[in-house]
Amino acid sequence: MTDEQVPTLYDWAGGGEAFERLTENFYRKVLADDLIGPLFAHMDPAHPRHVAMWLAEVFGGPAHYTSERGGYAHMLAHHLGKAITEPQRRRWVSLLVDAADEVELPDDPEFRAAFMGYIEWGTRLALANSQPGATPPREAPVPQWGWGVAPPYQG
Ligand code: HEM
Repeated sequence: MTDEQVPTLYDWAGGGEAFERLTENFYRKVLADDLIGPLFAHMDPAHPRHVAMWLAEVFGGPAHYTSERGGYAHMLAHHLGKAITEPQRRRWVSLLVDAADEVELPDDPEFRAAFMGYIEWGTRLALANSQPGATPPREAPVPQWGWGVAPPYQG
């Protein structure tokens, strides 16, 4: 397969509509959850759609989160100071996997490995950036996640 023939994770998942189904299902679970529900008690009703836009952009879809929603800086601002704990992060991940299964995102090993790779990475960064005194970069591009294996971290 040449590079031009490799579908994006966004296309493989089923496009924007698939991410909207995912986040609608996910945030219904989140709001009913005793451990992380309270963090989201005052969220904007459009929050699920905004996170779907973010995920679509990360996985190779249109850059609407950047053009319409303030991109990385806006996402980051929502996590600063939230002091997310590891049990809360793990619950977020578990509920997202449950939602991915319920809305029938593709379940082939390659897609799920790539999808979960981003979710692990993103939730660990969200936790770190949410701690009191954290000083993450305030500006950065929205990450672009693909099928490949991530290279080792070099600080
Ligand atoms: C891959 C991991 C994650 C992604 C991609 C993500 C994405 C986002 C985005 C895009 C927003 C802003 C939405 C907007 O534009 O309105 C947001 C807000 C938020 N996120 Fe995350 N997030 C992640 C992990 C987490 C985790 C692990 C937690 C906590 C357990 C969390 C808690 C929140 C909260 C509380 C808000 C603000 C909700 C409100 O409007 O009140 N996030 N997230």
